[in-house]
Amino acid sequence: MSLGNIKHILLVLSGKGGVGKSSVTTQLALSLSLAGYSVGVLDVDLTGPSMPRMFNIEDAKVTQAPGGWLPVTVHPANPDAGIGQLRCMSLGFLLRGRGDAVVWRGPKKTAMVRQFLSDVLWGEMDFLLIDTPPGTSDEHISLAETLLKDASPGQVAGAVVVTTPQAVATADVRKELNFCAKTGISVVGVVENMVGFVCPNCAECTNIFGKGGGEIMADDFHVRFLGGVPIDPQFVMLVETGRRPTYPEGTVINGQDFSQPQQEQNRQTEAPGEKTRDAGLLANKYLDCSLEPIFRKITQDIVTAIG
Ligand SMILES: Nc1ncnc2c1ncn2[C@@H]1O[C@H](COP(=O)(O)OP(=O)(O)OP(=O)(O)O)[C@@H](O)[C@H]1O
Ligand code: SF4
Repeated sequence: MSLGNIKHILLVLSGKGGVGKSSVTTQLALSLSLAGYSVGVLDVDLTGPSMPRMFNIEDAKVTQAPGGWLPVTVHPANPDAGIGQLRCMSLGFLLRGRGDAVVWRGPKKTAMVRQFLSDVLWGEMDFLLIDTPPGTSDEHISLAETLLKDASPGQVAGAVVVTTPQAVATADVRKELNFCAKTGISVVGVVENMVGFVCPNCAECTNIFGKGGGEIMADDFHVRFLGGVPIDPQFVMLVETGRRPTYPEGTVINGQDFSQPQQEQNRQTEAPGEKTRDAGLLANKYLDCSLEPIFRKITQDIVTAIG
């Protein structure tokens, strides 16, 4: 199994689409790599693979080596800066065009998930984050079956479950928690995304989708509440365009002034056969987002929780 040299495998789950599961996955991956860990992200959202777009590496190609696929390097390690390497594998890299649709029946999806788990040459890594589709579909069942059969004891650290605060989302996520209980996947904790919108003009916080649904659900299921993540419209721009957001003059969020002049962005470098990004480039952009301290704290709590 190609996962043999990975210390911790984490699944990122959500009961409902659009709650920010893929966004949370990218931010956790970046937080971990910026903390010095080597990280892989496996995107098994086969019908809507979003990782290539989120990491801004859509045109990267996966290389086929004799033993399997070489994942795409999002950024290499930079030991001097205390940054670990970040790599990614997604069906998106194997599709011809960004708009190509995958219309597959269950058995083909199951086979693809198994192949992703067995044929990607990750090498030695501290963390593998697996971004899953919403709900409890064929992909989840094959993931759970394969991981629980092939992984070594303790290797599957568990699931990070993402929800938004409102009841309609938490009702679906409760099904996800039941799925974890049935399949024997432990839950590392719940992240409540899109909790409140802090206006950059007046710092007034509006709870657009309500507040506390994720925390109540975590309590009901006796699982850890990892924290709430507010809505930051600039974060959408960061994810959509890969460009640093611009905040109005005097914007202070989480005690940090985000209206400072844009930091020098490092050059993007491309190596033959794979697209790599300067670790500093990604780090700079990431650190310019108001949600960074929140994701850093959530990441620290996850690392502590799984020991
Ligand atoms: N905290 C946030 N603040 C602002 N925008 C956010 C936040 N979280 C997510 N978004 C935005 O919401 C949209 C949906 O997020 P994302 O694609 O991560 O959801 P998802 O749960 O993975 O969706 P799906 O499962 O349907 O692929 C994206 O445009 C993303 O940039
Ligand atoms: S919260 Fe922000 S956007 Fe809303 S009225 Fe106040 S300043 Fe305007």
